[in-house]
Amino acid sequence: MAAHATLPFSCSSTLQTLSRTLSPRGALQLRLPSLAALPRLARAPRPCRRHVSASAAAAPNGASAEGEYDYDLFTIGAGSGGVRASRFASTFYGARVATCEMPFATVASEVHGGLGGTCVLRGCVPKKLLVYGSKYSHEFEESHNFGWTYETEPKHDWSTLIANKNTELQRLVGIYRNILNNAGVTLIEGRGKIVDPHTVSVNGKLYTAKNILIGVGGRPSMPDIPGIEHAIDSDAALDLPSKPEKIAIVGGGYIALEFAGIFNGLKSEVHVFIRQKKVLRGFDEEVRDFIGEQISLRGITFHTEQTPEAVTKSNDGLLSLKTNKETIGGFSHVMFATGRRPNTKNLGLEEVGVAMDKNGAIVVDEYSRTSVDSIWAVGDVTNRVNLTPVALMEGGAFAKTVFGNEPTKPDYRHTLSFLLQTIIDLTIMWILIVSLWITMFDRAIPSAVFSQPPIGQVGLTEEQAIEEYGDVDVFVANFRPLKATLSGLPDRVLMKIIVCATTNKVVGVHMCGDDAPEIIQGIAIAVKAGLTKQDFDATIGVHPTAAEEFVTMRNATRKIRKKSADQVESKDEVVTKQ
Ligand SMILES: Cc1cc2nc3c(=O)[nH]c(=O)nc-3n(C[C@H](O)[C@H](O)[C@H](O)COP(=O)(O)OP(=O)(O)OC[C@H]3O[C@@H](n4cnc5c(N)ncnc54)[C@H](O)[C@@H]3O)c2cc1C
Repeated sequence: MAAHATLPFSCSSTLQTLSRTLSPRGALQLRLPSLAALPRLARAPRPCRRHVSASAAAAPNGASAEGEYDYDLFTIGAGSGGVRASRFASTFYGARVATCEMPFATVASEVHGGLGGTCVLRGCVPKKLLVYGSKYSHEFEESHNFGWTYETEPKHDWSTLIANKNTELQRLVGIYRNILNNAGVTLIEGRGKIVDPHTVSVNGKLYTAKNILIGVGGRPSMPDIPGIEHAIDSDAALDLPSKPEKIAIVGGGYIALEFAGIFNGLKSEVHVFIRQKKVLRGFDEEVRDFIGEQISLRGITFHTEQTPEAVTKSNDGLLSLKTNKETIGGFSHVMFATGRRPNTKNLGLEEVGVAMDKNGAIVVDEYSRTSVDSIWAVGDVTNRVNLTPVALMEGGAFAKTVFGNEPTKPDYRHTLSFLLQTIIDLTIMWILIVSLWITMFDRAIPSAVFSQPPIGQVGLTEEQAIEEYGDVDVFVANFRPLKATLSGLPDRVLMKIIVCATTNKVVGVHMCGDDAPEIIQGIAIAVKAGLTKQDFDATIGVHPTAAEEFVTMRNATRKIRKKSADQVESKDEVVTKQ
């Protein structure tokens, strides 16, 4: 009997959920607009409608009359943000839209192209498929004490996983083609370059548009150290011809941890090199400690406070990584997951006067308009919050603003009130205050790390909550899940609720353990709705689940009183969940 065919494993999330997957807070850096861009925030842009008079059309985007352009909108890049904006502009607002995108290539090259963009082809989706594939080994281990035996050790075939993953990606490219087609968006295959504020060139042919939207995303960035040509990035790691025997992963962010989990699950020897003492900078400190321990227990070796200095290749083809502290050899692969940079090179931006920051990200105002009135930008290329759902939200808000006669800012938090909108219009000073406020609340965006075990979180970390509110109650449950009592594995679950002591509102929720990303999506609704701890307490749990702990944590583990200068600390017992 083929063991893998009959085991009751519960990797049950469907692909439909993939497009909604969220990534971690490490990426949650909402940049304030540059000072130069600030005065533009004081006014809502005037919408650009299809059927407007020549004089009205001239105002917002430098257009003179409607019929002068081939299109109302030309979108460069058909990734998450670009497709959303193009589809909404065409379907909901009747705009004439064209988009250009490069053909999909699975082979690593400078920019790989493909309808659907990074999330679909080189990010969320393929990564999560590999996470699913790699999780089985842990589940095989868990199954023994539940009565399962196998005649031989289960074996994994890397090429089957990669081939099936690629077939699925091709299917998704087809789905994106249909989406654009059904929306009446003209798809032009090729690399786009801006020629002037209303003209894009693709394969040497010129297309004019009243508005140009840049949604070109980003790509992995690796440090310029000797031997870097021997290393791979996340794009290549998703498409290796064979599974790494021993891999060094440089980086402590979410992409590094997710790939570490994938290769560890597939039984590669995994070493992770991080610059700091802990992984996942910017996450809740308790979560950082917990995930570090749990991952180490699964056999991943961490090398902390190490900066890579060189990669060398020996005659036998094996690689060594030299850091400021040590040199370790014998790697079949060295992977860098050391950040991403916007795809703004050779796009004609400098020539046309689109302002960029020092990292090459396009500077936009709150409506996603660049320093050139007819040119807009959404998604990772603006380096605001680099997540798929955020790019989608920005694309939708752009379409509504420009074609829907309804100036709409992407809502990075839960309640930017109409009152504040009015205040924004009053003075630049207020704009600064509101911008800072938005920065604080960007944490209402839920996110996940698909490490093994995974993390889900929404709202503030404990440290941020203390900084912001002073008086904070923290509820922590750190327990052995029911499954582990039989499996015998050292798996634990961490769940944490952070409450503002003055309002009793839940301002942050964190979880590390099985299904955390799935669970946190529901909790995020409660946090966004501004529910209190009493609301959580008044909710009946679903039993027996780990998630019910979120509604049964009654006693605060810590009561922090910075504001009242009266700090009381109490510790909850660590419980074994039954
Ligand atoms: C490994 C990895 C894992 C990730 N996991 C998650 C996750 O779990 N959850 C999550 O929310 N986010 C995740 N992300 C981030 C997510 O993929 C991005 O935030 C999202 O794809 C950004 O969308 P976008 O529209 O800005 O750009 P993209 O999706 O990158 O689309 C840009 C498109 O523009 C095209 N393009 C570039 N230049 C040109 C040009 N000159 N002409 C024509 N076309 C061009 C590109 O080919 C690309 O298709 C992950 C990213 C990576 C790398």
